[in-house]
Amino acid sequence: MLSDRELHKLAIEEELIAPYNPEYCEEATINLTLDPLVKQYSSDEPIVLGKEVNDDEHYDKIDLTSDEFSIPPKGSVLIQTHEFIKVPNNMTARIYERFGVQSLGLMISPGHYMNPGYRGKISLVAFNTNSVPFRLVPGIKICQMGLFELNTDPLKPYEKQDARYMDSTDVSISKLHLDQEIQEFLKEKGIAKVSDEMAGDLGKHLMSHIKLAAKDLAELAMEKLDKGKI
Ligand SMILES: O=c1ccn([C@H]2C[C@H](O)[C@@H](COP(=O)(O)OP(=O)(O)OP(=O)(O)O)O2)c(=O)[nH]1
Repeated sequence: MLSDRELHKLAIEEELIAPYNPEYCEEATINLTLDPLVKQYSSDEPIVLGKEVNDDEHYDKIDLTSDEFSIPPKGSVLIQTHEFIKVPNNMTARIYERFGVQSLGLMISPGHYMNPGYRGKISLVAFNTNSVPFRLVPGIKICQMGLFELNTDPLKPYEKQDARYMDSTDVSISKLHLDQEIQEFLKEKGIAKVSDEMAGDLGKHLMSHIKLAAKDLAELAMEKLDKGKI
């Protein structure tokens, strides 16, 4: 994990973070602040894993600089950091909660992993674990970021993948439906979206996809074994 010394150097020389306030860099993390833009799931439609969601139909946008907004008890919203981050290709970043925020009952989705080479603001789920409303105030230091250097350079940094969240400045909503296997299913069925009725079929398709992939790999391994390559 990088120390404040290295984080500070990266911030100054490699534009790791913008805007950068050196006072927010401490020991081994940099504190990140709450952006005024928040998104709340406002549709009555039940969520189905793999089904597309979009800003217009499913989310309300809230601007904390003009709207007074509290997360309802046991409710959650999507938030983002005000800072734009550029994770170097040979590093990964992790977001940590701040005890001062967490102990008030606001859980910032823990265990975050920023792909090597990711650029953008960081979107997070904020969950109010309390039984009273939780008022959000923009600019508050909401979480902290640590950086880790990889042992070797990655074969495929984020920009070489589909990089669907790259350069995000808007709060990111799920783009899970873009997963290749789900897109293949849609193409096969000749439909544009997974519907509630289609969820069962999607599940069957994905399970058989897993079995086939495992069989292909096993055959490949056998072939290599025969040729003495293993
Ligand atoms: O809480 C998070 C987690 C990730 N990201 C950004 C940084 C990360 O590099 C990118 C992709 O994250 P992840 O790999 O977890 O998402 P995915 O759903 O697997 O998308 P992809 O297939 O693009 O990797 O989204 C966030 O903004 N917030």
